[in-house]
Amino acid sequence: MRLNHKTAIITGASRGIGRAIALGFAKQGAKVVVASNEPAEAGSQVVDEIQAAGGEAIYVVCDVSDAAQVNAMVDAAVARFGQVDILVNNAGICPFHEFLTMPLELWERVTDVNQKGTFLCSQAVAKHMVERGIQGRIVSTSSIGAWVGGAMQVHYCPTKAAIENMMKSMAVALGPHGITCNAVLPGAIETDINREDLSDAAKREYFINRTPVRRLGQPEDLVEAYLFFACEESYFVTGSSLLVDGGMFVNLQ
Ligand SMILES: NC(=O)C1=CN([C@@H]2O[C@H](COP(=O)(O)OP(=O)(O)OC[C@H]3O[C@@H](n4cnc5c(N)ncnc54)[C@H](OP(=O)(O)O)[C@@H]3O)[C@@H](O)[C@H]2O)C=CC1
Ligand SMILES: C[C@H](O)[C@@H]1OC(=O)[C@H](O)[C@@H]1O
Repeated sequence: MRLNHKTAIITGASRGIGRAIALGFAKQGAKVVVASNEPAEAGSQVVDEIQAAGGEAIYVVCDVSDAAQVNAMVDAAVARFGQVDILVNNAGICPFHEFLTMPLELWERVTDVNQKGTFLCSQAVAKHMVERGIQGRIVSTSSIGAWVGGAMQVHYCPTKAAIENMMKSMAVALGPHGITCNAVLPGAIETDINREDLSDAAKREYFINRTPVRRLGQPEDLVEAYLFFACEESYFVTGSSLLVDGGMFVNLQ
């Protein structure tokens, strides 16, 4: 199996894309730390699924925007599994909001969770990897939104662009330690983050018609991209971005 004996922390893994990554990594032999802001009883359902399939996993409550909780998450992973080999920065929020009336508090919260959270988790795990000489993998969830805009996403898209670029700068900083840093850019994937938005039939139809493969993405459609960046064999790939959008970005006409 491609991730045998590896320990992976996956943030935002209680549902959606993170849950699919956690299940996919466990299927490939990884020991998985499922982390999210959910209270334990809600978030640990993914752990139950992994254990029911014969895998190893723990659940950690962690608000990625809180440095103390992030450090405690890494400590919990090391205490349970001995070390951390892979970090997937997946936690993110996108409360759609009109720009002209967007409260500063909302802009700050989205930036704290998405951008600061990626920084805090990456720095904490990278310190651990460097101290232990672990030639690890850091994979972050950016977005098609890093390359395009959304009228209701003026707070959100810049955080996704920042995450994509953060991986490039981290790739430079951590390359000498054998740690690779890469970004996955999902297109429109059906999850809780956009369930309300995509309940608008016209919006849903627009997304589907703009996607050459003629369907919205599912979380499972992304797992292979994360597995590629997380495995040992991709050691020469770092600072890269992989768009996984069914062709949506390139479809102008
Ligand atoms: N769905 C899509 O079309 C796309 C999504 N993305 C990105 O994919 C990632 C996953 O989103 P998706 O699965 O779609 O959405 P979901 O809303 O289904 O999942 C988001 C996950 O992030 C967790 N989360 C939210 N805030 C925090 C926090 N402060 N600390 C820790 N965990 C947190 C949520 O758990 P909880 O709320 O309990 O904390 C949940 O597990 C996000 O980064 C998003 O920006 C990128 C492109 C497209
Ligand atoms: C939340 C959006 O529906 C989704 O998230 C992204 O990152 C993409 O921009 C999609 O629009």
